Amino acid sequence: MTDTLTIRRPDDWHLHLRDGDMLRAVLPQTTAHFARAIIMPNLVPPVVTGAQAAAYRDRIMAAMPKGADFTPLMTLYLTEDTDPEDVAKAHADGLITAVKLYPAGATTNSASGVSDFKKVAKVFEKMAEIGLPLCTHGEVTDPEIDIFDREAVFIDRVLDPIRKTHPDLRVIMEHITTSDAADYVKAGNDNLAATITTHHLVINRNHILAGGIKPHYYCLPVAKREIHRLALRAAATSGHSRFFLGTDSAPHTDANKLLPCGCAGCFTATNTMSILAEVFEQEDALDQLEGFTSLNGPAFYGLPVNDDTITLSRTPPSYPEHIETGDGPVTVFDPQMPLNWSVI
Ligand SMILES: NC(=O)N[C@@H](CC(=O)O)C(=O)O
Ligand SMILES: [Zn+2]
Ligand SMILES: [Zn+2]
Repeated sequence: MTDTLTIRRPDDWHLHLRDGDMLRAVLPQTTAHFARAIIMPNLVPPVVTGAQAAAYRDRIMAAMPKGADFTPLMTLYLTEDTDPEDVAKAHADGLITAVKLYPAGATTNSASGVSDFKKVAKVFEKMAEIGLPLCTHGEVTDPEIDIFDREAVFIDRVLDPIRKTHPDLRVIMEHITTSDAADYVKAGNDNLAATITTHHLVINRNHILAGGIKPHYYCLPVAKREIHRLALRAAATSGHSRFFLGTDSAPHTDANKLLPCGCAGCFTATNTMSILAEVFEQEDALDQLEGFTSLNGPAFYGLPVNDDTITLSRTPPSYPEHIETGDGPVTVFDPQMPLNWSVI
């Protein structure tokens, strides 16, 4: 039995750091293990221009814990008014690594997102031309569509038409939750990839709804049936290079989670590597962990892998149940299983 595992330092290809006090509280949880992260732009107000991305990056750098060696990879929040030239300039200046598409109303702070996808065709054209990837929150918002079907319907109604119109556009389907999405990625070409979160490898919809409602497991896209969780586990541990880690670690205070209309998001930055080691060992795939966390993401984004390494050892991790922030406590995701691996 292996008792230590050394892998290239991982990256997180989908992360919410927020701003202000929350940023200062959660950033060290990520920099402890990760070298880089794609930083989501769904602040209030959202990060829509190159200038706003530069200012947000400065705030992240100012909040950096001492001694941390961490690079935030910035994104722009796509709106129907986004100027293709501003996007191209932010990319040419090395300021942004991707553009993020939120269908308007699909998730936390997505009100300024896109309703009419034809209105952003010029931005997609420019992105395809310059090789700038599009990250998608892949859910339709049509109230007629059942919330458990919104990802699969997004693929048919929105994503596949966009990819047919813009075949050179590079797309990352963020936080996939269904076998439909995993199959679509596998059937796709080298311009298509997906991130998978830690929590969607652990929970299915029963964890949220059976035996009492569990607001801390509520996130978007919402966790689906067990067959989908198993499909995600198979995809993540398969060694397929177009699946990689995007934790979607999304801090909300307990006060905002535990409400009659609570916020969506699971906070996993603290214990993600321990949980993933457990999941990959359960799947007899510890040898695939490095690909998922540290190699496949850089390969898709055309970035070098990290030079240094981290080592995990077979020691139960210790971490707090919640972290304190200036806005109140944020509960750390509870995987409801013993964890046997720690980053040392
Ligand atoms: N995943 C979530 O449930 N919430 C995210 C938004 C998102 O990634 O959709 C958040 O910003 O809180
Ligand atoms: Zn999302
Ligand atoms: Zn997210």
